[in-house]
Amino acid sequence: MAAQAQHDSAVESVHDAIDGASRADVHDHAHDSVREREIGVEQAHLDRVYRRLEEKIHEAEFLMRDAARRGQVGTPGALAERDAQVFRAGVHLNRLNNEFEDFLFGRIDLLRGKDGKKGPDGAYTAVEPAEGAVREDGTADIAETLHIGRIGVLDEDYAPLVIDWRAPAAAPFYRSTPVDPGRVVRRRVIRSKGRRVLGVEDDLMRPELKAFLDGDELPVIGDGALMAALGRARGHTMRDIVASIQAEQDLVIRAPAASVTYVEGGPGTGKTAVALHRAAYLLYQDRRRYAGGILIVSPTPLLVAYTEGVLPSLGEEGQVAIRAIGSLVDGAEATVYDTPSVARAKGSYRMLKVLRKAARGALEANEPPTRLRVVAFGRRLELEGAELDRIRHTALGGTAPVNLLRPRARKLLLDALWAKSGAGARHTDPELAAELRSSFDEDVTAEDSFIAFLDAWWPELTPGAVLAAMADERRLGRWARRILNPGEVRRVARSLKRDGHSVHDIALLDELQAILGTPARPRRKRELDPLDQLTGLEELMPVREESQRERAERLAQERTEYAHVIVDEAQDLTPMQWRMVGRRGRHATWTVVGDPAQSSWSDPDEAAEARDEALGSRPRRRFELTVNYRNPAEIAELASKVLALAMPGAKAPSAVRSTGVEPRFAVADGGLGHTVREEAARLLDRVDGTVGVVVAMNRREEARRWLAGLGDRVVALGSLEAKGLEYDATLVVSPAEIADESPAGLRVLYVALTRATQQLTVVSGERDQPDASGVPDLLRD
Ligand SMILES: Nc1ncnc2c1ncn2[C@@H]1O[C@H](COP(=O)(O)OP(=O)(O)OP(=O)(O)O)[C@@H](O)[C@H]1O
Repeated sequence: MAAQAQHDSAVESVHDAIDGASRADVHDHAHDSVREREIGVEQAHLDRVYRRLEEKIHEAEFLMRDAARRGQVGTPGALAERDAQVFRAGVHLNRLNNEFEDFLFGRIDLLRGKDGKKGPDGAYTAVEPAEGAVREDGTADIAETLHIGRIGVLDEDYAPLVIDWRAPAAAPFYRSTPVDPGRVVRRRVIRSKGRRVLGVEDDLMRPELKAFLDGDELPVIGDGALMAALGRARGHTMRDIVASIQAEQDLVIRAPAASVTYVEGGPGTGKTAVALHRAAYLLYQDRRRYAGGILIVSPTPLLVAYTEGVLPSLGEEGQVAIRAIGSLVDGAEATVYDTPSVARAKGSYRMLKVLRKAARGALEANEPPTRLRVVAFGRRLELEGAELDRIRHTALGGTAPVNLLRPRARKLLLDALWAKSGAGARHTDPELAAELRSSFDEDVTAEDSFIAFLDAWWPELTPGAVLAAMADERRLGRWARRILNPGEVRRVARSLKRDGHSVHDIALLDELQAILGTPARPRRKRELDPLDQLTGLEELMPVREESQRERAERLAQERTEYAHVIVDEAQDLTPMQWRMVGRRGRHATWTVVGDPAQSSWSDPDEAAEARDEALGSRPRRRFELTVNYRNPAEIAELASKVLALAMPGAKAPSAVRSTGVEPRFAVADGGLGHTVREEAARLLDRVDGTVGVVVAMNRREEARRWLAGLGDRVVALGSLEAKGLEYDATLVVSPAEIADESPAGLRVLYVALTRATQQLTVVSGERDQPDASGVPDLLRD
């Protein structure tokens, strides 16, 4: 009930915002000159901001030159402060010149607040208007105007010229709605390019008020920014949404980072966008804490590429790693997809047992030697078959990772040889016996035959080698007895024979790394530091601590754990993938976003169990996003028919806009390829941006050939690759084929049908049993 109420109110507030803007539109007709004037007002402000930044840059440059001239004077603190200032100014200039087209993007005009306190960003902190801020006759004065941008800029008196979008004072820009406006009277989105303001769009939060700014009535321009943003054509990369983040999204972005922030929402509700903006917000809010790094786990390399530009556009890059689930393990990159049945076996918890057996079994995979012969103390000593097996068995009785058990095995071999030599029995003096034993060990271990034996009998295993050993069906059958059925063994073994790793193999490699362990390597000798020699420090401090910089570099290279982990499309992670991701955030806080209705994993209960294990007992804060910003109502309605089949009872998010264009149905009478090409060309004519053609996974190559020569605005995708992406128009090819691909096929089809921002065409083949209007069986009422 509560969730329903929350949902209704979020939809209402978006619609109210839209209505408010259209009401504002009435004022706006034939007021082009007002628009021009308002653009001029914002241009003047932007000019001031740039002038201020230039001043800061000059200051910084002066400081830099000055510092160079004077050499190392001043206290270390002052020098550090100077460096920091030079650095900050440089970063700002660089960003302004190179990256931010719309550096300044928002403005709010506020009523007088309840108290007069100013926050650290120079703005008043009150959220609610003071009593009497609105006069009895319904008029009011604007008491404060704040400009919002990608970074904050203060004027020479420390008054805010631009507030960073992540600062608390900027929150009303996102949170205010006509239902709950707080102090905000007008919210303005400013569109600019370089140093030029191109346009403004206003939303009126208190349309009932007659508000004055410096004695003049507050003008309101345009149709509202959200609709303008949603209607724009899509390119090959996602844009940030800083200028139009909605209230329910803002709550997630700014949620305190304690423990786990858990977000569910249907297609197009902005989960990916929110996840990215949250990363930027967390860094802004506590940069020191997140110096440990933020990891964003994305389902596919395509989605990584699509979203990669968003964080730099928000001014963040270095601390955030966006990685596809198939490239989380360094040095391994998944290039192929497994068939659904193989993926299902590899992703399931059952695989854990198989891997544990395989890791131990792989020690013997390459026909290890069956006899150890050494000469020690002038005698020939031998260990054979049963003795060696017993030693291996005892060594493997330990719980440590297999590679770390090697020293134990080595010790057991030496014990056995020592016993055989009978030398221990000849000396009763324990000190003498110990000495003798140690020289015995030295003798034996220096022998080439012993070293060669140990390497062959207990080789140091790599995850890749174990996985390769599992490609042998007979062997895998042994290791997977009573865990996988014979059909699964055959298919998994066959899949491992192929070149290149699959997406699901990556989680197995990571698990194997944990099972095998990495033996300690002797530390590389540090190169001598001339300064140490000069001062003789080397002698005083034989074990030199790493410098802070060295440590930072080493951690960056070795980083496998993060301070915050964000999982996008979390519904798709298999249990084995949850284990892999969990290992990277053992001490982290988490943001997990997903939609169960879009899950391509066949056993959601098993995945939920694995997720809970990865997240541990950390408390969770749950959020729900309820408004679909991507699909027009016409497409959302068609998709909801599949949702009803895929997850009966699940509620689809409400679409915020409609285009009046109904989905189109085409039947492939003259060959699938021909119809797909024709329909794709038709869509290319109708939209300015991208067209995505979604086919069943095994038709990907074929579809690429069908579309050859149509240009780079159109792309062919397998159903699983469409995750998270969006296109101006989508062509879904044979819903039945996609639905029949796997046990989760209907949910995958739901994903395919929800990718379009403007137009959707569905092409049916025979299997789809289209009716007279071409509507396939699965999409009929
Ligand atoms: N507040 C907003 N202002 C403007 N555009 C928005 C807003 N919220 C979301 N969008 C846009 O809506 C589209 C869908 O967003 P996003 O891909 O983040 O949704 P999602 O919930 O991850 O979808 P899916 O589950 O289907 O992958 C994107 O183009 C995004 O930019």
